[in-house]
Amino acid sequence: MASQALPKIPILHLSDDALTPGTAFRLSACRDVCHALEEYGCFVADYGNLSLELHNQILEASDELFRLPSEIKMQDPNSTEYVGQKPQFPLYERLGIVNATSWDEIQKFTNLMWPNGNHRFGETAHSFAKLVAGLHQKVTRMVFENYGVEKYCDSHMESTTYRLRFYKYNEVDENESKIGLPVHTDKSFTTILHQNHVPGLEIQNQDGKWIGFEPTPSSFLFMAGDAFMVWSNDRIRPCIHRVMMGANEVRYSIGLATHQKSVMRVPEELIDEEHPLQYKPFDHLGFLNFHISNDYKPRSDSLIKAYCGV
Ligand SMILES: O=C(O)CCC(=O)C(=O)O
Ligand SMILES: [Fe+2]
Repeated sequence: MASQALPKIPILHLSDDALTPGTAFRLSACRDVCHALEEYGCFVADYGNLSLELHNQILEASDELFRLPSEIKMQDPNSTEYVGQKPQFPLYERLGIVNATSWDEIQKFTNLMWPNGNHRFGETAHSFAKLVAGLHQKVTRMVFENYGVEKYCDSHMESTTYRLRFYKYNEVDENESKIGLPVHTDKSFTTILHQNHVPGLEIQNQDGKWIGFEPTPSSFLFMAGDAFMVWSNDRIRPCIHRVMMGANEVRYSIGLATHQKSVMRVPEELIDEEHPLQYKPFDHLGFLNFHISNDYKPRSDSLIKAYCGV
């Protein structure tokens, strides 16, 4: 009897040494990146530029952060994006640093959490944010190249902001709900996730099947958010995902989400008969506020159309 292969998230090898400009390997990697984003809204980036040392350090930093007393973690949710103890998903806790590629912003966050300072945390968070921002830039450039619109890439990068987010999911006991985070798409342009060994993150393919992300110390899940769909005029689909906790262990995940500061337009090269213009000029930060004023509806396919659809 023919065995049916289980669906898998595409895995792409994106270490620096493999992607020399102009090589056939790079060209095919650019196509693979776009194909995965069009089909799945995501792919697994195997990225050897992340050392095992930094992988361990960022997980230790996460553990140290979430061990802080609740009153410290909860003190300024507007600036730290703190979310926790939500009745709908009680296992989940999050803290974030807006503009995390800036050392000043990292220091501000670190000093808020540790008034006596914590240089090691700051150094680790900054190194990790810069490394993952590099991965974002590399992949975004590959997508722009593949669609023949690389001339817009530099201005896109100049308008990009980076939020570093730390997530913790408590272990489940038998009586608890296993939902770590309900089904949603991200409101970002891209989100890149890296995590410890505890599984739980799942993405939905176009057949509606759930596929688990299998973490390793050098792998990242690169996901398109709603804003990438807008920019690509519906070529790229935002990744539908959720977190389901099954293991009796704590799951730590660290994400870098990108947003655009300036108003974003669909490149004219991406508008044709097959792809008529779907979106008006898009104010990303305005969309985040619109999302908040709509009670954080988790699936925003229709929300984004309501916000900026033509
Ligand atoms: O836990 C994760 O890895 C993903 C978290 C997530 O999807 C989110 O906060 O939007
Ligand atoms: Fe998400």
